[in-house]
Amino acid sequence: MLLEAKDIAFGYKKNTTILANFRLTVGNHERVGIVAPSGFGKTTLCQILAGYIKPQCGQVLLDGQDIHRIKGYCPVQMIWQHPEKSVNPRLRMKETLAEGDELEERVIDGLGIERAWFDRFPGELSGGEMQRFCIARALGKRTQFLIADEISTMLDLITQSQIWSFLLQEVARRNIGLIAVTHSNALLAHIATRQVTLAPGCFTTGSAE
Ligand SMILES: Nc1ncnc2c1ncn2[C@@H]1O[C@H](COP(=O)(O)OP(=O)(O)OP(=O)(O)O)[C@@H](O)[C@H]1O
Repeated sequence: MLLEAKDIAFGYKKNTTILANFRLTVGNHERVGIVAPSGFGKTTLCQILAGYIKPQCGQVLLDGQDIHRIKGYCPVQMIWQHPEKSVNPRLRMKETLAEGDELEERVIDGLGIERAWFDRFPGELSGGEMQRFCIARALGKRTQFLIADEISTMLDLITQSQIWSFLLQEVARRNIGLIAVTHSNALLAHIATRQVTLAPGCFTTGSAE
């Protein structure tokens, strides 16, 4: 299975370019780290790869199919940096989980989610607890690629280590391709099989090995 970004160009405003001629190919056995200073377009790229934003030029293809033509559950799932911005505050956590695909109990347990949290609203959980739900929601049975945008920035080191240890096991077990953004070189060295560096406005290529 391949996720490909083909000649992507994007800018939020006319005459501004955040991404130009961006190419990336990621296989489902890979864990790719995306590296760049703040404001260079990492989150924007994540949103394009996960199909949230349509590029002005180019395409994102999942095994040759345009991601915007996929009907139903999208096998490319994104986990956002700020969990509170990616959950509906009016939904109980069990309803937030139900927004994703069918989920194995193993995922809930592996992420240390307590069943007592299911009936709470997002405002009744800590940021780290909420992020565990967001990660679980992205790990439904049909997920084939996971885009993780600075997902552990708000966690203490022990929790960060528990969550990444589970995530690495899970992606290996299910052959899920991982694309991860982080500012931590230590974390990148631990999780990524290769790194892609973004430069302003005109970007790097990468290919599945
Ligand atoms: N919805 C938006 N509308 C207009 N401009 C935006 C929007 N989202 C982001 N930008 C701008 O696009 C540029 C890239 O933002 P992006 O969030 O992708 O960068 P980033 O590399 O992820 O940054 P950071 O490391 O700080 O999270 C920034 O200059 C930002 O201000």
